[in-house]
Amino acid sequence: MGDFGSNGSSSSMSILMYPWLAFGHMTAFLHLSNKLAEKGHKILFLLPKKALNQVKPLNLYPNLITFHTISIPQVKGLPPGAETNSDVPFFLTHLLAVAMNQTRPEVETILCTNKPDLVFYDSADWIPEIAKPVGAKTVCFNTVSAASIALTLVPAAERDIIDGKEMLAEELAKPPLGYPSSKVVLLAHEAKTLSFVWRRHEGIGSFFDGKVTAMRNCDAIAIRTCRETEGKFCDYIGSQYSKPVYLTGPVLPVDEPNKTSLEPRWADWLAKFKPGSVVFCAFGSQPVVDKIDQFQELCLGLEATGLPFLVALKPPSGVSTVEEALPEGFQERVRGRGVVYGGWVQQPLVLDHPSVGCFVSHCGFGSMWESLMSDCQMVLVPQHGEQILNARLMAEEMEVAVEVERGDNGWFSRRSLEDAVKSVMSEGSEVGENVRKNHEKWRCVLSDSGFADGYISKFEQNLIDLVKS
Ligand SMILES: C[C@@H]1O[C@@H](OC[C@H]2O[C@@H](Oc3cc4c(O)cc(O)cc4[o+]c3-c3ccc(O)c(O)c3)[C@H](O)[C@@H](O)[C@@H]2O)[C@H](O)[C@H](O)[C@H]1O
Ligand SMILES: O=c1ccn([C@@H]2O[C@H](COP(=O)(O)OP(=O)(O)O[C@H]3OC[C@@H](O)[C@H](O)[C@H]3O)[C@@H](O)[C@H]2O)c(=O)[nH]1
Repeated sequence: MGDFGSNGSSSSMSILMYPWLAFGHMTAFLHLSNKLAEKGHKILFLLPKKALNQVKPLNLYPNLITFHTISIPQVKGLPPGAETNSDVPFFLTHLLAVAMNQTRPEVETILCTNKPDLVFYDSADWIPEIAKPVGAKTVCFNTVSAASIALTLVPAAERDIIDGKEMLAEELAKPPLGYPSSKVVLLAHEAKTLSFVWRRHEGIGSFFDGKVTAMRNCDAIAIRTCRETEGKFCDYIGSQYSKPVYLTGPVLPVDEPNKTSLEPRWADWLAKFKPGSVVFCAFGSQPVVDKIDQFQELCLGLEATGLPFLVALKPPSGVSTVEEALPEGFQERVRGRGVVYGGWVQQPLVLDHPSVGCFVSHCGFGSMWESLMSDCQMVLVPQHGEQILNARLMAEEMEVAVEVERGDNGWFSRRSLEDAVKSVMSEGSEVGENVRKNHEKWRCVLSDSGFADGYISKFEQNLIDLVKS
């Protein structure tokens, strides 16, 4: 099998990874790279320059995982210097996809020079066209839930779009024929967040076209999930594409004896509070809460719980710092028990801190796995289609979390957030006890020493067979 140089093992594979330019995706690809490097495989990881410093500390095998930075071209309409989804407002994401497409010549050169056995990608749907000539097999590795792919990104979900005409919410909410769940679905007002899936953009077509092409043309589809939580969705995707679907399992870093520790400023601050009493709130790596009013409802809802809280959120649209967006008098009222921080915190380590007892999450798929592995109570405030589906999976199917209630306009109130947090944190709450019990059962299954390893070993074997085929 191929090799980037020589790592001395004849059965080791050389793998090139090129994830979508978003931290949630890059992090998931890197966790998987660590698992494969642990088995002796060599990885060349492509990423934008700006992402390197943030992602580098997660590399547990620097001798086997090499980063290669890619220049992300400036595309008209994108903020100057934008390289990742964190730099781009949600409604401009398609332009970042255009920029990623323009990296094709550079990636082609890297492929020709390195001739890997395998290429992993998710968004760059042209990878199979440039990988085949160098003899590499391709794996479309999906870091989002199988449910969200099954609902919108399978051939049966194709829609006849009349150019320029937006689909009605009722139309968007209809699951494709054969979709295997009646619980993991969207209400009409929630389905409006899916309109981007079929909307056409000049030069790149629609999100749907890109994802279906990516999954049609690869040699195998892979998903960061497990049969125990999403088996029926994986089977449906496999039948829609008539090709193997490999599952990696949760792919989370295990506790390393010398892993980095939580920044002292947070460790010290959290240590002031009783075990299990602090509410931690984070909404992933991308700008999420767009509206200043919703940002303020969130702050006021946490204030109203009376509990200590740590919020790590990007500022909403229209302001450049979180401080500017805080409600009047908020900082004075919560001083000593509540912090709203606009930067990056080490989420897995915060969740692991003994004082933290509740996680208010947007339910990105990475956060979903991290929260399932933690012993925190979970309150879900999903913002977009995929996160709403993940939330349904957690709240309705697995019954491990409580989702915040929203009005018909899709907005949540400070009261609904306060109620949701209290329902899981108040002693003697029936809802709280039920989700705690179910969460504990799932945590035991997922954190069993053989569980994740079993998935990775099977996944590795799938890859070896694919390369040999
Ligand atoms: C092209 C522009 O993309 C839009 O970006 C949205 C975000 O997409 C995330 O990925 C998915 C989202 C959803 C979803 O919201 C609902 C669904 O039913 C399915 C998905 O699937 C995916 C997805 C699936 C498979 C895969 O391999 C992926 O890489 C993604 C993504 O995580 C996030 O980074 C994007 O910001 C944007 O709204 C814009 O308007 C579109 O034009
Ligand atoms: O302050 C922060 C914020 C986020 N994070 C980490 O960043 C990652 C965020 O990933 P999530 O998947 O939860 O959320 P994102 O919104 O960033 O990701 C997006 O792309 C990847 C998909 O799987 C998600 O479903 C989608 O929402 C998590 O691993 C989280 O631990 C931090 O470590 N600190």
